[in-house]
Amino acid sequence: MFFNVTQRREEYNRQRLSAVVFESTSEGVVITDKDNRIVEINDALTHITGYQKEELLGCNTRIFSSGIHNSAFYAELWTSLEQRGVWRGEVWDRRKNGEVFPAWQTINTICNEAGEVVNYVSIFSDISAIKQSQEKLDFLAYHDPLTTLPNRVLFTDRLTQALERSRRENNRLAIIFIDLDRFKNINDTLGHAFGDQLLVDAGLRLLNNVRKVDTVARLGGDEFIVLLEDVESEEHVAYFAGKLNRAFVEPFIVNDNHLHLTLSMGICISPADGTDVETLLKNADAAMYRAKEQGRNGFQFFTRDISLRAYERLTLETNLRDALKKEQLELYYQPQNLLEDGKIIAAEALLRWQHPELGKIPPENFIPVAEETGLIVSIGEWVITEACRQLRLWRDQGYVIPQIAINVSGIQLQRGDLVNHVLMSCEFYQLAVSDLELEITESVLMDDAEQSIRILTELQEYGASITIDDFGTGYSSLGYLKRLPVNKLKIDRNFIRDIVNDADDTAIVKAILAMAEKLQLTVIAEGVEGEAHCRLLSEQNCKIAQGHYFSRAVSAREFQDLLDWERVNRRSDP
Ligand SMILES: Nc1nc2c(ncn2[C@@H]2O[C@@H]3COP(=O)(O)O[C@H]4[C@@H](O)[C@H](n5cnc6c(=O)[nH]c(N)nc65)O[C@@H]4COP(=O)(O)O[C@H]3[C@H]2O)c(=O)[nH]1
Repeated sequence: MFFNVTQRREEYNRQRLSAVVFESTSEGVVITDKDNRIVEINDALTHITGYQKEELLGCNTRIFSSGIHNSAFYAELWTSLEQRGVWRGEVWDRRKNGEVFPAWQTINTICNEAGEVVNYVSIFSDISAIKQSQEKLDFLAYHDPLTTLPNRVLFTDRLTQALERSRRENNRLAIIFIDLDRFKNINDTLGHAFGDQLLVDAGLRLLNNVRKVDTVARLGGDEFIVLLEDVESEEHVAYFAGKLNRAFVEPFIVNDNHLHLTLSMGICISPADGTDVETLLKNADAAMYRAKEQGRNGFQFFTRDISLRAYERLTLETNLRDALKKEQLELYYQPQNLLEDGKIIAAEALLRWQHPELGKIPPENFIPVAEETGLIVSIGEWVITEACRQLRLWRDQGYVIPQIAINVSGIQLQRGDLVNHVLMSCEFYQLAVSDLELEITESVLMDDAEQSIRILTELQEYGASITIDDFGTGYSSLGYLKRLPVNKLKIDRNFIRDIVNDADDTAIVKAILAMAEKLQLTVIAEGVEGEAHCRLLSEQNCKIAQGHYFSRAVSAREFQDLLDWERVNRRSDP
Protein backbone atom coordinates (compact mmCIF):
# COMPACT_ATOMS: atom_id res chain seq x y z
CA MET A 1 0.00 0.00 0.00
CA PHE A 2 2.71 2.39 1.14
CA PHE A 3 4.83 1.29 -1.84
CA ASN A 4 1.98 2.05 -4.27
CA VAL A 5 1.51 5.57 -2.98
CA THR A 6 5.23 6.31 -3.41
CA GLN A 7 5.16 4.80 -6.86
CA ARG A 8 2.13 6.87 -7.86
CA ARG A 9 3.73 10.03 -6.53
CA GLU A 10 6.88 9.34 -8.50
CA GLU A 11 4.78 8.68 -11.57
CA TYR A 12 2.86 11.93 -10.99
CA ASN A 13 6.11 13.89 -10.57
CA ARG A 14 7.54 12.38 -13.72
CA GLN A 15 4.42 13.31 -15.67
CA ARG A 16 4.47 16.86 -14.30
CA LEU A 17 8.09 17.19 -15.27
CA SER A 18 7.36 15.91 -18.78
CA ALA A 19 4.49 18.36 -19.08
CA VAL A 20 6.75 21.27 -18.05
CA VAL A 21 9.41 20.20 -20.54
CA PHE A 22 6.72 19.71 -23.20
CA GLU A 23 5.37 23.21 -22.71
CA SER A 24 8.57 25.11 -22.10
CA THR A 25 10.79 23.73 -24.87
CA SER A 26 11.44 26.10 -27.76
CA GLU A 27 11.06 23.23 -30.22
CA GLY A 28 7.65 22.52 -31.62
CA VAL A 29 6.17 19.18 -30.58
CA VAL A 30 3.29 17.43 -32.35
CA ILE A 31 1.78 14.17 -31.17
CA THR A 32 -0.40 12.29 -33.62
CA ASP A 33 -2.33 9.05 -33.53
CA LYS A 34 -1.36 6.18 -35.78
CA ASP A 35 -3.32 7.75 -38.66
CA ASN A 36 -1.39 10.97 -38.41
CA ARG A 37 -4.19 12.94 -36.83
CA ILE A 38 -2.96 15.54 -34.38
CA VAL A 39 -3.83 14.75 -30.77
CA GLU A 40 -1.56 17.15 -28.92
CA ILE A 41 0.79 20.07 -29.62
CA ASN A 42 2.82 22.39 -27.41
CA ASP A 43 2.91 26.20 -27.26
CA ALA A 44 6.12 26.43 -29.24
CA LEU A 45 4.39 24.82 -32.20
CA THR A 46 1.68 27.46 -32.25
CA HIS A 47 4.41 30.12 -32.30
CA ILE A 48 6.28 28.45 -35.11
CA THR A 49 3.31 27.64 -37.34
CA GLY A 50 0.91 30.43 -36.43
CA TYR A 51 -1.97 27.95 -35.85
CA GLN A 52 -3.97 27.84 -32.62
CA LYS A 53 -4.24 24.52 -30.82
CA GLU A 54 -7.99 24.23 -31.56
CA GLU A 55 -7.33 24.64 -35.27
CA LEU A 56 -4.91 21.74 -35.32
CA LEU A 57 -6.38 19.09 -33.03
CA GLY A 58 -7.86 16.31 -35.17
CA CYS A 59 -6.20 17.55 -38.36
CA ASN A 60 -3.80 15.50 -40.46
CA THR A 61 -0.19 16.67 -40.30
CA ARG A 62 -0.51 17.28 -44.05
CA ILE A 63 -1.72 20.71 -42.94
CA PHE A 64 1.95 21.67 -42.56
CA SER A 65 2.98 20.30 -45.93
CA SER A 66 4.83 22.79 -48.13
CA GLY A 67 4.35 20.78 -51.30
CA ILE A 68 8.07 21.04 -51.96
CA HIS A 69 8.98 17.42 -51.27
CA ASN A 70 8.24 14.64 -53.73
CA SER A 71 6.78 11.20 -53.05
CA ALA A 72 10.23 9.59 -52.88
CA PHE A 73 11.04 11.83 -49.90
CA TYR A 74 7.95 10.64 -48.00
CA ALA A 75 8.52 7.01 -48.99
CA GLU A 76 12.00 7.17 -47.48
CA LEU A 77 10.58 8.82 -44.32
CA TRP A 78 7.93 6.12 -43.79
CA THR A 79 10.35 3.32 -44.47
CA SER A 80 12.68 4.70 -41.83
CA LEU A 81 9.81 5.01 -39.32
CA GLU A 82 8.63 1.48 -40.00
CA GLN A 83 12.05 -0.13 -39.88
CA ARG A 84 13.85 1.93 -37.27
CA GLY A 85 11.03 3.69 -35.48
CA VAL A 86 12.63 7.04 -36.04
CA TRP A 87 13.28 9.56 -38.82
CA ARG A 88 15.48 12.66 -38.71
CA GLY A 89 16.03 15.26 -41.35
CA GLU A 90 15.47 18.66 -42.83
CA VAL A 91 11.99 19.35 -44.02
CA TRP A 92 10.24 22.32 -45.59
CA ASP A 93 6.94 23.08 -43.85
CA ARG A 94 4.28 25.73 -44.33
CA ARG A 95 3.03 28.19 -41.72
CA LYS A 96 -0.61 29.25 -41.44
CA ASN A 97 0.18 32.45 -43.37
CA GLY A 98 1.41 30.36 -46.28
CA GLU A 99 5.09 31.06 -45.68
CA VAL A 100 7.35 28.10 -46.30
CA PHE A 101 10.14 27.54 -43.76
CA PRO A 102 12.89 25.00 -43.16
CA ALA A 103 12.71 22.83 -40.05
CA TRP A 104 14.91 20.21 -38.49
CA GLN A 105 12.56 17.41 -37.57
CA THR A 106 12.74 14.21 -35.55
CA ILE A 107 9.80 11.79 -35.65
CA ASN A 108 9.60 8.93 -33.20
CA THR A 109 7.17 6.02 -33.33
CA ILE A 110 5.40 5.07 -30.08
CA CYS A 111 4.17 1.46 -29.90
CA ASN A 112 1.99 -0.34 -27.37
CA GLU A 113 3.00 -3.48 -25.56
CA ALA A 114 1.81 -5.56 -28.51
CA GLY A 115 4.22 -3.66 -30.75
CA GLU A 116 1.48 -1.80 -32.64
CA VAL A 117 1.98 1.83 -33.54
CA VAL A 118 -0.22 4.05 -31.43
CA ASN A 119 1.37 7.48 -31.79
CA TYR A 120 3.99 9.49 -33.62
CA VAL A 121 5.86 12.24 -31.78
CA SER A 122 7.41 14.92 -33.95
CA ILE A 123 9.83 17.47 -32.60
CA PHE A 124 10.93 20.19 -34.84
CA SER A 125 12.87 23.42 -34.77
CA ASP A 126 12.51 26.32 -37.13
CA ILE A 127 15.92 26.70 -38.77
CA SER A 128 15.10 29.67 -41.04
CA ALA A 129 17.51 31.96 -39.16
CA ILE A 130 20.34 29.41 -39.34
CA LYS A 131 19.57 28.83 -43.01
CA GLN A 132 19.58 32.54 -43.71
CA SER A 133 22.94 33.11 -42.09
CA GLN A 134 24.25 30.03 -43.87
CA GLU A 135 23.03 31.45 -47.16
CA LYS A 136 24.64 34.77 -46.28
CA LEU A 137 27.91 32.97 -45.53
CA ASP A 138 27.65 31.04 -48.79
CA PHE A 139 27.04 34.32 -50.60
CA LEU A 140 30.04 35.95 -48.93
CA ALA A 141 32.24 33.02 -49.82
CA TYR A 142 31.56 33.64 -53.49
CA HIS A 143 30.84 37.36 -53.72
CA ASP A 144 32.60 40.58 -52.96
CA PRO A 145 30.76 42.09 -49.99
CA LEU A 146 31.21 45.68 -51.19
CA THR A 147 29.97 45.46 -54.77
CA THR A 148 28.14 42.10 -54.43
CA LEU A 149 29.82 41.08 -57.69
CA PRO A 150 31.31 37.58 -57.92
CA ASN A 151 34.69 37.37 -56.20
CA ARG A 152 37.85 35.62 -57.35
CA VAL A 153 36.64 32.20 -56.14
CA LEU A 154 33.40 32.35 -58.09
CA PHE A 155 35.12 33.90 -61.10
CA THR A 156 37.67 31.07 -61.13
CA ASP A 157 34.85 28.58 -60.96
CA ARG A 158 32.93 30.22 -63.82
CA LEU A 159 36.07 30.51 -65.92
CA THR A 160 36.86 26.83 -65.33
CA GLN A 161 33.39 25.85 -66.52
CA ALA A 162 33.56 28.28 -69.45
CA LEU A 163 36.90 26.77 -70.50
CA GLU A 164 35.38 23.32 -70.50
CA ARG A 165 32.44 24.53 -72.58
CA SER A 166 34.70 26.30 -75.04
CA ARG A 167 36.78 23.13 -75.44
CA ARG A 168 33.66 21.06 -76.05
CA GLU A 169 32.08 23.53 -78.42
CA ASN A 170 35.35 24.48 -80.02
CA ASN A 171 34.90 28.23 -79.64
CA ARG A 172 36.87 31.03 -78.00
CA LEU A 173 36.48 33.06 -74.83
CA ALA A 174 38.11 36.28 -73.68
CA ILE A 175 38.96 37.70 -70.30
CA ILE A 176 39.52 41.38 -69.72
CA PHE A 177 41.54 42.37 -66.67
CA ILE A 178 40.50 45.88 -65.64
CA ASP A 179 42.24 48.32 -63.35
CA LEU A 180 40.83 51.74 -62.46
CA ASP A 181 43.50 54.33 -63.25
CA ARG A 182 44.76 56.37 -60.31
CA PHE A 183 42.03 55.03 -58.05
CA LYS A 184 44.43 54.98 -55.14
CA ASN A 185 44.84 58.75 -55.30
CA ILE A 186 41.10 59.26 -55.14
CA ASN A 187 40.85 56.89 -52.21
CA ASP A 188 43.65 58.58 -50.32
CA THR A 189 42.52 62.09 -51.11
CA LEU A 190 38.76 61.79 -50.72
CA GLY A 191 38.61 59.02 -48.14
CA HIS A 192 37.77 55.35 -48.08
CA ALA A 193 34.00 55.74 -47.78
CA PHE A 194 34.08 57.80 -50.95
CA GLY A 195 36.38 55.29 -52.65
CA ASP A 196 34.06 52.43 -51.67
CA GLN A 197 31.05 54.15 -53.19
CA LEU A 198 33.02 54.79 -56.36
CA LEU A 199 33.97 51.10 -56.58
CA VAL A 200 30.32 50.11 -56.22
CA ASP A 201 29.32 52.56 -58.96
CA ALA A 202 32.17 51.49 -61.23
CA GLY A 203 31.21 47.81 -60.77
CA LEU A 204 27.62 48.64 -61.63
CA ARG A 205 28.65 50.54 -64.72
CA LEU A 206 30.70 47.59 -65.92
CA LEU A 207 27.78 45.28 -65.24
CA ASN A 208 25.41 47.51 -67.20
CA ASN A 209 27.66 47.30 -70.22
CA VAL A 210 28.00 43.55 -70.54
CA ARG A 211 25.56 40.94 -71.79
CA LYS A 212 23.60 38.91 -69.22
CA VAL A 213 25.68 35.83 -70.01
CA ASP A 214 28.99 37.59 -69.31
CA THR A 215 30.55 37.66 -65.86
CA VAL A 216 31.88 40.77 -64.16
CA ALA A 217 33.85 40.04 -61.00
CA ARG A 218 35.85 42.10 -58.55
CA LEU A 219 39.22 40.56 -57.80
CA GLY A 220 40.04 42.97 -54.99
CA GLY A 221 41.14 46.59 -54.61
CA ASP A 222 40.38 48.44 -57.83
CA GLU A 223 40.74 45.35 -60.01
CA PHE A 224 37.80 43.95 -61.93
CA ILE A 225 37.62 41.22 -64.51
CA VAL A 226 35.17 40.41 -67.27
CA LEU A 227 34.61 37.01 -68.83
CA LEU A 228 33.20 36.98 -72.36
CA GLU A 229 32.16 33.62 -73.71
CA ASP A 230 31.88 32.53 -77.31
CA VAL A 231 33.69 35.51 -78.82
CA GLU A 232 33.81 35.73 -82.59
CA SER A 233 37.03 37.63 -83.18
CA GLU A 234 39.67 39.88 -81.65
CA GLU A 235 37.90 42.85 -83.29
CA HIS A 236 34.76 41.93 -81.45
CA VAL A 237 36.61 41.96 -78.10
CA ALA A 238 38.40 45.21 -79.01
CA TYR A 239 35.04 46.77 -79.84
CA PHE A 240 33.74 45.60 -76.49
CA ALA A 241 36.75 47.00 -74.57
CA GLY A 242 36.29 50.30 -76.40
CA LYS A 243 32.65 50.28 -75.34
CA LEU A 244 33.69 49.89 -71.70
CA ASN A 245 36.11 52.80 -72.09
CA ARG A 246 33.35 54.94 -73.57
CA ALA A 247 31.00 53.95 -70.76
CA PHE A 248 33.44 55.55 -68.35
CA VAL A 249 33.54 58.90 -70.14
CA GLU A 250 30.45 59.99 -68.23
CA PRO A 251 31.62 61.25 -64.81
CA PHE A 252 30.69 59.48 -61.57
CA ILE A 253 28.83 61.56 -59.06
CA VAL A 254 29.54 60.76 -55.43
CA ASN A 255 28.41 63.19 -52.72
CA ASP A 256 28.01 65.94 -55.31
CA ASN A 257 31.57 65.42 -56.56
CA HIS A 258 31.97 64.80 -60.28
CA LEU A 259 34.79 62.36 -60.91
CA HIS A 260 36.24 60.99 -64.09
CA LEU A 261 37.59 57.46 -64.01
CA THR A 262 39.50 55.79 -66.79
CA LEU A 263 40.28 52.11 -67.27
CA SER A 264 43.40 50.19 -68.18
CA MET A 265 42.54 46.81 -69.62
CA GLY A 266 44.51 43.70 -70.45
CA ILE A 267 42.86 41.21 -72.77
CA CYS A 268 43.66 37.60 -73.42
CA ILE A 269 41.85 35.07 -75.50
CA SER A 270 41.59 31.34 -74.92
CA PRO A 271 42.81 28.98 -76.32
CA ALA A 272 45.46 31.14 -78.08
CA ASP A 273 46.77 32.84 -74.90
CA GLY A 274 46.21 30.01 -72.47
CA THR A 275 43.85 27.17 -71.66
CA ASP A 276 43.87 27.23 -67.87
CA VAL A 277 42.70 29.75 -65.31
CA GLU A 278 46.10 30.55 -63.87
CA THR A 279 47.79 31.24 -67.22
CA LEU A 280 44.90 33.33 -68.49
CA LEU A 281 44.78 35.48 -65.35
CA LYS A 282 48.55 35.93 -65.37
CA ASN A 283 48.60 36.90 -69.05
CA ALA A 284 45.66 39.27 -68.81
CA ASP A 285 47.34 40.90 -65.82
CA ALA A 286 50.60 41.30 -67.76
CA ALA A 287 48.69 42.83 -70.69
CA MET A 288 46.90 45.21 -68.30
CA TYR A 289 50.24 46.22 -66.87
CA ARG A 290 51.44 46.99 -70.39
CA ALA A 291 48.31 49.08 -71.03
CA LYS A 292 49.20 51.10 -67.93
CA GLU A 293 52.77 51.55 -69.10
CA GLN A 294 51.45 52.86 -72.37
CA GLY A 295 49.73 55.76 -70.74
CA ARG A 296 46.59 54.22 -69.19
CA ASN A 297 43.01 54.70 -70.41
CA GLY A 298 43.23 51.98 -73.00
CA PHE A 299 43.42 48.28 -73.62
CA GLN A 300 46.16 45.95 -74.66
CA PHE A 301 45.97 42.44 -76.08
CA PHE A 302 48.33 39.86 -74.66
CA THR A 303 51.26 39.14 -77.01
CA ARG A 304 54.41 37.04 -76.97
CA ASP A 305 56.37 40.20 -76.39
CA ILE A 306 54.37 40.92 -73.24
CA SER A 307 54.89 37.36 -72.11
CA LEU A 308 58.62 37.78 -72.50
CA ARG A 309 58.61 41.06 -70.64
CA ALA A 310 56.52 39.60 -67.85
CA TYR A 311 59.01 36.76 -67.56
CA GLU A 312 61.92 39.17 -67.49
CA ARG A 313 60.20 41.21 -64.82
CA LEU A 314 59.68 38.11 -62.74
CA THR A 315 63.36 37.18 -63.06
CA LEU A 316 64.30 40.72 -62.14
CA GLU A 317 62.01 40.64 -59.13
CA THR A 318 63.45 37.35 -57.90
CA ASN A 319 66.99 38.63 -58.27
CA LEU A 320 66.19 41.96 -56.70
CA ARG A 321 65.02 40.20 -53.54
CA ASP A 322 68.55 38.87 -53.18
CA ALA A 323 70.38 42.01 -54.28
CA LEU A 324 70.48 43.62 -50.84
CA LYS A 325 71.50 40.44 -49.04
CA LYS A 326 74.19 39.64 -51.56
CA GLU A 327 75.55 43.18 -51.46
CA GLN A 328 75.05 43.77 -55.16
CA LEU A 329 73.79 47.30 -54.66
CA GLU A 330 76.12 50.26 -54.63
CA LEU A 331 75.69 54.01 -54.46
CA TYR A 332 77.20 56.24 -57.10
CA TYR A 333 77.47 59.95 -56.52
CA GLN A 334 76.99 62.89 -58.85
CA PRO A 335 78.07 66.37 -57.79
CA GLN A 336 75.76 69.34 -57.64
CA ASN A 337 77.73 72.43 -58.53
CA LEU A 338 77.49 76.18 -58.24
CA LEU A 339 77.20 77.59 -61.75
CA GLU A 340 79.22 80.60 -60.76
CA ASP A 341 82.48 78.77 -60.05
CA GLY A 342 81.78 75.04 -60.37
CA LYS A 343 82.20 74.43 -56.64
CA ILE A 344 80.68 71.15 -55.40
CA ILE A 345 77.95 71.88 -52.88
CA ALA A 346 76.32 68.49 -52.65
CA ALA A 347 76.46 64.92 -53.88
CA GLU A 348 73.39 63.09 -55.16
CA ALA A 349 73.38 59.42 -54.26
CA LEU A 350 72.24 57.25 -57.19
CA LEU A 351 71.64 53.53 -56.95
CA ARG A 352 73.56 51.03 -59.05
CA TRP A 353 72.87 47.30 -59.25
CA GLN A 354 75.63 45.05 -60.45
CA HIS A 355 74.29 41.55 -60.98
CA PRO A 356 76.88 38.77 -61.49
CA GLU A 357 75.07 37.32 -64.53
CA LEU A 358 72.65 39.99 -65.69
CA GLY A 359 75.35 42.68 -65.55
CA LYS A 360 74.70 46.32 -64.76
CA ILE A 361 70.98 46.95 -64.38
CA PRO A 362 69.97 50.61 -64.73
CA PRO A 363 67.82 52.11 -61.96
CA GLU A 364 65.08 52.95 -64.46
CA ASN A 365 64.62 49.19 -64.95
CA PHE A 366 64.68 47.99 -61.39
CA ILE A 367 63.28 50.89 -59.33
CA PRO A 368 59.74 50.45 -60.77
CA VAL A 369 59.91 46.73 -59.94
CA ALA A 370 61.18 47.54 -56.44
CA GLU A 371 58.29 49.96 -56.03
CA GLU A 372 55.65 47.52 -57.17
CA THR A 373 56.91 44.75 -54.94
CA GLY A 374 57.41 47.03 -51.95
CA LEU A 375 61.12 46.11 -51.91
CA ILE A 376 61.86 49.80 -52.32
CA VAL A 377 61.15 50.29 -48.62
CA SER A 378 64.12 48.19 -47.48
CA ILE A 379 66.26 49.26 -50.44
CA GLY A 380 65.44 52.90 -49.73
CA GLU A 381 66.39 52.46 -46.08
CA TRP A 382 69.67 50.93 -47.14
CA VAL A 383 70.30 53.94 -49.44
CA ILE A 384 69.76 56.39 -46.56
CA THR A 385 72.06 54.47 -44.21
CA GLU A 386 74.73 54.00 -46.84
CA ALA A 387 74.65 57.66 -47.96
CA CYS A 388 74.96 58.79 -44.33
CA ARG A 389 77.85 56.39 -43.73
CA GLN A 390 79.66 57.74 -46.80
CA LEU A 391 79.12 61.37 -45.86
CA ARG A 392 80.46 60.69 -42.37
CA LEU A 393 83.52 58.99 -43.88
CA TRP A 394 84.23 61.89 -46.26
CA ARG A 395 83.84 64.42 -43.50
CA ASP A 396 86.13 62.41 -41.22
CA GLN A 397 88.66 62.51 -44.04
CA GLY A 398 88.40 66.30 -44.08
CA TYR A 399 86.32 66.80 -47.24
CA VAL A 400 83.78 69.60 -47.22
CA ILE A 401 80.43 68.43 -48.57
CA PRO A 402 77.57 70.50 -47.23
CA GLN A 403 74.81 68.08 -48.21
CA ILE A 404 74.02 64.66 -49.58
CA ALA A 405 70.94 64.31 -51.79
CA ILE A 406 68.90 61.10 -51.62
CA ASN A 407 66.06 59.98 -53.87
CA VAL A 408 62.98 58.94 -51.97
CA SER A 409 60.25 56.93 -53.61
CA GLY A 410 56.57 57.66 -53.07
CA ILE A 411 56.16 54.13 -51.72
CA GLN A 412 58.57 54.94 -48.89
CA LEU A 413 56.32 57.82 -47.94
CA GLN A 414 53.27 55.58 -47.94
CA ARG A 415 54.59 52.44 -46.34
CA GLY A 416 57.98 53.00 -44.80
CA ASP A 417 58.93 54.53 -41.53
CA LEU A 418 60.92 57.22 -43.29
CA VAL A 419 61.06 59.79 -40.50
CA ASN A 420 62.43 57.36 -37.94
CA HIS A 421 64.91 55.88 -40.34
CA VAL A 422 66.28 59.30 -41.28
CA LEU A 423 66.56 60.34 -37.63
CA MET A 424 68.25 57.10 -36.59
CA SER A 425 70.76 57.15 -39.46
CA CYS A 426 71.69 60.78 -38.78
CA GLU A 427 72.12 60.10 -35.11
CA PHE A 428 74.20 56.98 -35.71
CA TYR A 429 76.58 58.75 -38.11
CA GLN A 430 76.55 62.00 -36.13
CA LEU A 431 75.08 64.05 -38.90
CA ALA A 432 72.52 66.83 -38.69
CA VAL A 433 69.21 66.10 -40.44
CA SER A 434 69.90 69.31 -42.38
CA ASP A 435 72.85 67.51 -44.00
CA LEU A 436 70.29 65.55 -45.99
CA GLU A 437 68.39 66.68 -49.02
CA LEU A 438 65.48 64.42 -49.93
CA GLU A 439 64.39 64.36 -53.56
CA ILE A 440 60.81 63.44 -54.28
CA THR A 441 59.41 63.31 -57.79
CA GLU A 442 56.69 65.75 -58.61
CA SER A 443 54.17 63.06 -59.56
CA VAL A 444 54.37 61.54 -56.07
CA LEU A 445 53.40 64.82 -54.50
CA MET A 446 50.59 65.27 -56.95
CA ASP A 447 49.27 61.72 -56.59
CA ASP A 448 49.39 61.06 -52.94
CA ALA A 449 49.16 64.48 -51.48
CA GLU A 450 47.95 64.31 -47.90
CA GLN A 451 50.12 61.56 -46.50
CA SER A 452 53.24 62.72 -48.38
CA ILE A 453 52.83 66.31 -47.27
CA ARG A 454 52.47 65.26 -43.65
CA ILE A 455 55.64 63.16 -43.65
CA LEU A 456 57.70 65.66 -45.62
CA THR A 457 56.58 68.50 -43.34
CA GLU A 458 57.75 66.47 -40.36
CA LEU A 459 61.12 65.82 -42.00
CA GLN A 460 61.45 69.46 -42.93
CA GLU A 461 60.72 70.45 -39.34
CA TYR A 462 63.61 68.21 -38.29
CA GLY A 463 65.78 70.20 -40.71
CA ALA A 464 65.90 68.08 -43.87
CA SER A 465 65.67 70.01 -47.09
CA ILE A 466 63.07 68.79 -49.57
CA THR A 467 63.52 68.96 -53.32
CA ILE A 468 60.93 68.32 -56.00
CA ASP A 469 62.68 66.17 -58.57
CA ASP A 470 61.81 66.16 -62.30
CA PHE A 471 60.08 69.47 -61.81
CA GLY A 472 57.97 70.65 -64.73
CA THR A 473 56.64 67.24 -65.69
CA GLY A 474 53.76 67.08 -63.25
CA TYR A 475 51.76 70.25 -63.82
CA SER A 476 52.08 71.60 -60.27
CA SER A 477 50.30 74.91 -59.96
CA LEU A 478 51.70 77.85 -58.10
CA GLY A 479 48.91 77.61 -55.56
CA TYR A 480 49.61 73.92 -55.02
CA LEU A 481 53.34 74.48 -54.62
CA LYS A 482 52.70 76.96 -51.85
CA ARG A 483 51.10 74.23 -49.77
CA LEU A 484 54.05 71.87 -50.11
CA PRO A 485 56.94 71.63 -47.69
CA VAL A 486 59.57 72.29 -50.34
CA ASN A 487 62.96 74.02 -50.36
CA LYS A 488 64.20 73.36 -53.83
CA LEU A 489 62.96 72.63 -57.35
CA LYS A 490 65.01 70.48 -59.67
CA ILE A 491 64.19 71.31 -63.28
CA ASP A 492 63.73 68.11 -65.27
CA ARG A 493 66.56 67.38 -67.65
CA ASN A 494 64.17 67.18 -70.62
CA PHE A 495 63.66 70.94 -70.42
CA ILE A 496 67.37 71.61 -70.04
CA ARG A 497 68.45 69.38 -72.94
CA ASP A 498 67.17 71.67 -75.72
CA ILE A 499 67.15 74.89 -73.80
CA VAL A 500 69.80 76.36 -76.09
CA ASN A 501 67.82 75.76 -79.31
CA ASP A 502 64.22 75.46 -78.26
CA ALA A 503 62.48 78.72 -77.42
CA ASP A 504 59.62 76.90 -75.67
CA ASP A 505 61.98 75.12 -73.29
CA THR A 506 63.79 78.37 -72.58
CA ALA A 507 60.45 79.98 -71.78
CA ILE A 508 59.50 77.12 -69.45
CA VAL A 509 62.80 77.30 -67.58
CA LYS A 510 62.47 81.07 -67.29
CA ALA A 511 58.94 80.70 -65.92
CA ILE A 512 60.05 78.09 -63.36
CA LEU A 513 62.88 80.34 -62.19
CA ALA A 514 60.53 83.33 -61.86
CA MET A 515 57.98 81.28 -59.97
CA ALA A 516 60.63 79.84 -57.65
CA GLU A 517 61.90 83.30 -56.86
CA LYS A 518 58.41 84.38 -55.85
CA LEU A 519 58.10 81.35 -53.59
CA GLN A 520 61.66 81.80 -52.32
CA LEU A 521 62.72 78.37 -53.50
CA THR A 522 66.17 77.39 -54.69
CA VAL A 523 66.39 75.96 -58.20
CA ILE A 524 68.77 73.35 -59.54
CA ALA A 525 69.01 72.50 -63.22
CA GLU A 526 69.51 68.80 -63.99
CA GLY A 527 71.09 67.34 -67.12
CA VAL A 528 73.48 70.19 -67.81
CA GLU A 529 75.75 68.84 -70.53
CA GLY A 530 77.49 71.80 -72.10
CA GLU A 531 78.92 75.22 -71.56
CA ALA A 532 76.10 76.83 -73.50
CA HIS A 533 73.63 75.33 -71.00
CA CYS A 534 75.61 76.85 -68.15
CA ARG A 535 75.77 80.26 -69.78
CA LEU A 536 72.07 80.40 -70.55
CA LEU A 537 71.07 79.20 -67.09
CA SER A 538 73.38 81.73 -65.42
CA GLU A 539 71.85 84.49 -67.51
CA GLN A 540 68.45 83.43 -66.18
CA ASN A 541 69.80 83.67 -62.66
CA CYS A 542 69.89 79.92 -61.98
CA LYS A 543 72.57 79.26 -59.39
CA ILE A 544 73.02 75.49 -59.14
CA ALA A 545 73.40 72.76 -61.75
CA GLN A 546 74.04 69.05 -62.06
CA GLY A 547 75.01 67.12 -65.14
CA HIS A 548 77.60 65.48 -67.30
CA TYR A 549 79.22 68.87 -67.95
CA PHE A 550 80.54 68.71 -64.38
CA SER A 551 80.64 64.96 -63.89
CA ARG A 552 78.65 61.80 -64.46
CA ALA A 553 77.52 59.79 -61.44
CA VAL A 554 80.67 58.03 -60.24
CA SER A 555 81.66 55.56 -57.53
CA ALA A 556 82.47 56.87 -54.04
CA ARG A 557 86.16 56.31 -54.77
CA GLU A 558 86.00 58.38 -57.99
CA PHE A 559 83.92 61.04 -56.29
CA GLN A 560 86.72 61.38 -53.77
CA ASP A 561 89.06 62.08 -56.71
CA LEU A 562 86.74 64.93 -57.72
CA LEU A 563 86.87 66.24 -54.16
CA ASP A 564 90.69 65.92 -54.13
CA TRP A 565 90.96 67.75 -57.44
CA GLU A 566 88.72 70.49 -56.10
CA ARG A 567 90.72 70.72 -52.85
CA VAL A 568 93.98 71.15 -54.71
CA ASN A 569 92.63 73.58 -57.31
CA ARG A 570 90.59 75.69 -54.92
CA ARG A 571 93.54 76.02 -52.59
CA SER A 572 95.52 77.41 -55.52
CA ASP A 573 92.67 79.82 -56.41
CA PRO A 574 93.52 83.42 -55.67
N1 LIG B 1 71.45 62.36 -70.04
C1 LIG B 1 71.91 62.86 -68.89
N2 LIG B 1 71.62 62.25 -67.75
C2 LIG B 1 72.09 62.78 -66.61
C3 LIG B 1 72.87 63.95 -66.60
N3 LIG B 1 73.18 64.23 -65.32
C4 LIG B 1 72.63 63.30 -64.56
N4 LIG B 1 71.96 62.40 -65.32
C5 LIG B 1 71.22 61.24 -64.88
O1 LIG B 1 69.94 61.69 -64.49
C6 LIG B 1 69.47 60.93 -63.38
C7 LIG B 1 69.17 61.84 -62.27
O2 LIG B 1 68.51 61.22 -61.28
P1 LIG B 1 66.95 61.29 -61.06
O3 LIG B 1 66.29 62.35 -61.87
O4 LIG B 1 66.79 61.37 -59.58
O5 LIG B 1 66.43 59.90 -61.62
C8 LIG B 1 66.82 58.72 -60.99
C9 LIG B 1 65.89 58.34 -59.89
O6 LIG B 1 64.55 58.65 -60.23
C10 LIG B 1 66.03 56.83 -59.85
N5 LIG B 1 66.95 56.50 -58.75
C11 LIG B 1 68.28 56.41 -58.75
N6 LIG B 1 68.74 56.11 -57.52
C12 LIG B 1 67.66 56.01 -56.71
C13 LIG B 1 67.46 55.72 -55.31
O7 LIG B 1 68.38 55.54 -54.52
N7 LIG B 1 66.18 55.69 -54.86
C14 LIG B 1 65.13 55.94 -55.67
N8 LIG B 1 63.91 55.87 -55.17
N9 LIG B 1 65.27 56.23 -56.98
C15 LIG B 1 66.52 56.26 -57.50
O8 LIG B 1 66.56 56.42 -61.07
C16 LIG B 1 66.66 57.54 -61.93
C17 LIG B 1 67.79 57.39 -62.89
O9 LIG B 1 68.98 57.41 -62.23
P2 LIG B 1 70.33 57.39 -63.03
O10 LIG B 1 70.28 56.35 -64.09
O11 LIG B 1 71.42 57.34 -62.03
O12 LIG B 1 70.33 58.75 -63.77
C18 LIG B 1 70.58 59.95 -63.05
C19 LIG B 1 71.80 60.64 -63.63
O13 LIG B 1 72.85 59.76 -63.92
C20 LIG B 1 73.15 64.57 -67.85
O14 LIG B 1 73.84 65.61 -67.95
N10 LIG B 1 72.64 64.01 -68.96
